Amino acid sequence: MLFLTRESIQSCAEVWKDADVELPQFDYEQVAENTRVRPEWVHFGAGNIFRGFVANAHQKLLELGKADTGIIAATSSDYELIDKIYKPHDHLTLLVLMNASGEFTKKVISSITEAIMANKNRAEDYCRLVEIFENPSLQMASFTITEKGYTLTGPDGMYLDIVKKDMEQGPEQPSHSMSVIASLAYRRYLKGQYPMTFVSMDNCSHNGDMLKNSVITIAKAWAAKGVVEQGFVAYLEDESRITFPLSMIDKITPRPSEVVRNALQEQGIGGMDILITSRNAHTAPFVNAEVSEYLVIEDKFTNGRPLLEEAGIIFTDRETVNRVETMKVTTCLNPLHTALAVTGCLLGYTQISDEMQDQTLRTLVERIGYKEGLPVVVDPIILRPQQFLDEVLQERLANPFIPDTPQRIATDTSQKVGIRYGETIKSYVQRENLHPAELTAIPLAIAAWCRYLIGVDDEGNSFELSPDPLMESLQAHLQGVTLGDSTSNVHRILDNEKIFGVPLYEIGLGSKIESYFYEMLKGPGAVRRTLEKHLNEVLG
Ligand SMILES: NC(=O)c1ccc[n+]([C@@H]2O[C@H](COP(=O)([O-])OP(=O)(O)OC[C@H]3O[C@@H](n4cnc5c(N)ncnc54)[C@H](O)[C@@H]3O)[C@@H](O)[C@H]2O)c1
Ligand SMILES: O=P(O)(O)OC[C@@H](O)[C@@H](O)[C@H](O)[C@H](O)CO
Repeated sequence: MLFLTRESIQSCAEVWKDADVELPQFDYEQVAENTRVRPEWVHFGAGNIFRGFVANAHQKLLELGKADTGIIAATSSDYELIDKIYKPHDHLTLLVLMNASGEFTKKVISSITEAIMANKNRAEDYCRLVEIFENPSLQMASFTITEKGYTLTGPDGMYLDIVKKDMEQGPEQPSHSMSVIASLAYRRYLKGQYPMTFVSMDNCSHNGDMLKNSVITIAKAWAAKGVVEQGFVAYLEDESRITFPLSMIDKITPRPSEVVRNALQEQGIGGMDILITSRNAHTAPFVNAEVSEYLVIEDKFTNGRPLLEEAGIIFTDRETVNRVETMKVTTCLNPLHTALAVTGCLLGYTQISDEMQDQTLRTLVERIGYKEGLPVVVDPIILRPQQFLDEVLQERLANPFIPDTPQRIATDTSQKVGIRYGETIKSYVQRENLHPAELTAIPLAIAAWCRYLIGVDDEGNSFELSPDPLMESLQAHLQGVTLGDSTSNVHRILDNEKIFGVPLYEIGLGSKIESYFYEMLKGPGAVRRTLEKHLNEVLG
């Protein structure tokens, strides 16, 4: 049985090839040494999308001879990911791509040369990270740390306790990921005010701006306390030295699946067990993903950048990235995903492609995409919205070989509903020819999320909710609510503009969503009946 290590891919190269695994084609030892001396790229959030997409793109450059340093993977929150997955496999990943005919393409990703805990309690790792940030060679830090990784405030708009503590304690003891970044940037500032670029690759609207705001907020708090030099904030705001480009990343990268693990085992590749860490990361020595992928980045780098265009990554101007990102995150993919996530959990689904066989759910997401989203999308030209949406609905979501689950996508929904629906709703408020009252599918999806929060499915059985940083406060508003109830504090959730990005009641949507919610609460089967009834009404 093969076990993924550097020694194995060298000494058993032919056996790996016989198992149809593509092996890396570059001088790893030289690249690792170059990276040690001359680090250029650190990535925070060493999870599945990073390993399955970003690290693969960089490997293509290494193989083309267009890059000669690797990526340093860092995580501030999950020791187990590094200790139990990265280290035993020498930072290698087995990438498994599934096409629509069910064939696997397997490839070993070897472009990650170091894996570091970005945490002061891991002194040796942290020293290395500081050394990297103090090195003039560093070009960029990129991020896939999930939407909540950037958030400094809670639902009440007040700073989280961890953030307050970080602001109080200064750059020496950072805990929140944004304070860790601010602290590392301060070391770079002190060492020589060297330029570099911070690239968020998370699914947040205007992700670069969000990262910039959070890091600068921390820096300003430290400057106000006098614990950092005054010039530090100016350094972060000086676009000739530090930039925070926007980006849009797209590749459906599900949690590792047992079906894939078993298939690998049958093909003679062992040691591929799936680990769910105590921080709820679902991880394995392999990453399973779809074939389609798009990464579009605002070309605004101050200290050089890898030639990722050679690996299919698109670099363009800010406005174009903004349009592509708005198209994907707020209209053509992620809103559909969130709707399938919450309705899927309520209707007992465990695979997204199965939901696409359900006529009601298919109609729901087609309506969100084609009828409610498309009219407000500004065409980015480099990717055409109609074509993109067709591919999402007809090929990507429907691909039965992509083991994606509504339960994965339902994670952290409170952090995402504002971005995924709020932006479209805003457009309906702002445009003269549109009115929020015309929306049906988006309000149904929001009502389904509120109904989901009760933790009882459409048959009346309780189910496990996916983790969400606001779960406790959200559920407090629905405490004791059971099927058949016609009153609750659901309006307190819907009234929270921090969650939805829009004042739902003021614009006339709050009551509509509330009424859908109570219809869905009427009893067993009511979720499906409510969806069918209102979707049939709009279909005429
Ligand atoms: N998986 C996908 O299909 C996909 C596609 C496009 C974009 N993305 C973006 O990438 C993000 C990560 O997706 P993934 O599939 O890699 O998830 P993952 O769970 O495999 O990895 C997430 C990483 O983020 C870190 N993290 C989690 N919470 C954090 C916090 N509060 N602060 C700092 N780090 C934190 C974890 O330690 C882990 O390394 C998504 O939230 C999304 O914004 C994912
Ligand atoms: O990763 P999240 O939590 O922002 O959202 C879950 C999915 O919608 C997302 O991961 C998609 O798979 C991805 O955005 C496709 O590119």
